[in-house]
Amino acid sequence: MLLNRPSLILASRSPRRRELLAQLGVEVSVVPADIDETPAPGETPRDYVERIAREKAAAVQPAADACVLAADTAVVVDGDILGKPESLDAGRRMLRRLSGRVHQVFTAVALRSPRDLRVICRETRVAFRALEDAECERYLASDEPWDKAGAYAIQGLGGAFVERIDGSYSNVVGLPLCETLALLRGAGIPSALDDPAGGA
Ligand SMILES: Cc1cn([C@H]2C[C@H](O)[C@@H](COP(=O)(O)OP(=O)(O)OP(=O)(O)O)O2)c(=O)[nH]c1=O
Repeated sequence: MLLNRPSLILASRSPRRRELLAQLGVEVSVVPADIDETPAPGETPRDYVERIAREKAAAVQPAADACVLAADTAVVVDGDILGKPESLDAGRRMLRRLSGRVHQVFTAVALRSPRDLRVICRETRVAFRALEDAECERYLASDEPWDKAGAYAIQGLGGAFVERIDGSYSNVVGLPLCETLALLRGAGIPSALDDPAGGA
């Protein structure tokens, strides 16, 4: 017998997050959440992404038995949170700061079910090689940096800036797959790795 499983709303306009959930075999309906993403004074990067993920999940009103998943990703260097670049100059400054050193990427995921709200946060350390000014200018002339925290995409051409990572790759792209799977299982939402009838 097929049980009635809770449906999942993805409170995100990020195509990467939708693709990562599709990779898990999880179907979603998309309802983007528009909230103010300004960091609060003195907020740590971890507190910041957790708060924003929680606020995105709270901004969407689900039907009675549905769950809402939201996430937030920030690139952090010297304790400073780099969001998405708002101008060519901002993008250039971000890439220069990341050049030739290690930075952190924090992603928080919030899953709101009719029972509760759970939030997890993961950190990945990413090492960039030294970037040449001319290649940064070519990169900034592409479409890639603009909707990405820190002005680069590890899954695209920006992957050529990355010497090594320590931690989850999918966390950098916007949704840590292991931890997201665990959250979904906790809320009774099956992935392609689970028995759709609800057995073990
Ligand atoms: C560092 C990095 C970030 N990103 C993306 C992930 C996120 O989509 C984005 C960070 O911005 P977010 O505010 O986390 O997400 P978003 O605005 O794209 O979507 P929404 O708020 O509606 O959920 O940067 C990459 O795709 N690749 C990378 O290598």
